[in-house]
Amino acid sequence: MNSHILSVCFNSTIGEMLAKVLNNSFLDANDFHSQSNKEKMHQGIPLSEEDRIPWLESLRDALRERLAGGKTVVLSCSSLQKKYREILRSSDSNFVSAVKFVLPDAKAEVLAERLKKRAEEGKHFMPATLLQSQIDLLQIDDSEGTFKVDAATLSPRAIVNDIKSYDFMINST
Ligand SMILES: Nc1ncnc2c1ncn2[C@@H]1O[C@H](COP(=O)(O)OP(=O)(O)OP(=O)(O)O)[C@@H](O)[C@H]1O
Ligand SMILES: O=C(O)[C@H](O)[C@@H](O)[C@H](O)[C@H](O)CO
Repeated sequence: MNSHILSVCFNSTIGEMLAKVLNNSFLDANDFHSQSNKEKMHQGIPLSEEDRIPWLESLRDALRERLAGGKTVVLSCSSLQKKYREILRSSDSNFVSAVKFVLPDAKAEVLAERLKKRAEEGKHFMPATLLQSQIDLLQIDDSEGTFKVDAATLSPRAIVNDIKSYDFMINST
């Protein structure tokens, strides 16, 4: 089995469920944020590039360690920009194929509704007001081969099944 990293942009619900189904370990990028990053987001201030880079580098190191140990990992991480994804990709010393990205895709209104509900339940440090700044940064480059899955209408279970049946899963297990 080739070890690989699956980075599920934008969604820890899906990432956690996928990791369970695949019997892999799961990392939530939010757990790697510094306290000051979390406080900043909690106050509704978008992170800057300077805030993000050390966070992404710590994720890269965590992925590298697991890859070196032959482990397959599911990571949920916003990884909004291609240059951020490149940092995660660099966890693979061959810099080519170990890190795969999945984008659970949904319109801003759908995401806003979900985040509003989540914020009302007090379950997360990030307020729904930051969503637009995240969407503004989101960069999808078709040449990267990111797997998009419909996250607007499908249930988390159906999304996980879709990801599982995708080609790169078949090739990498
Ligand atoms: N496919 C789905 N259908 C319905 N609700 C969903 C779906 N996926 C996620 N949700 C709900 O949307 C909310 C946001 O999801 P989640 O916390 O997984 O997002 P996230 O992208 O990891 O957020 P963040 O990056 O801010 O931590 C949660 O309340 C979750 O239950
Ligand atoms: O890059 C960023 O702006 C942040 O790190 C966010 O993406 C958070 O990790 C997450 O989405 C919070 O819930």
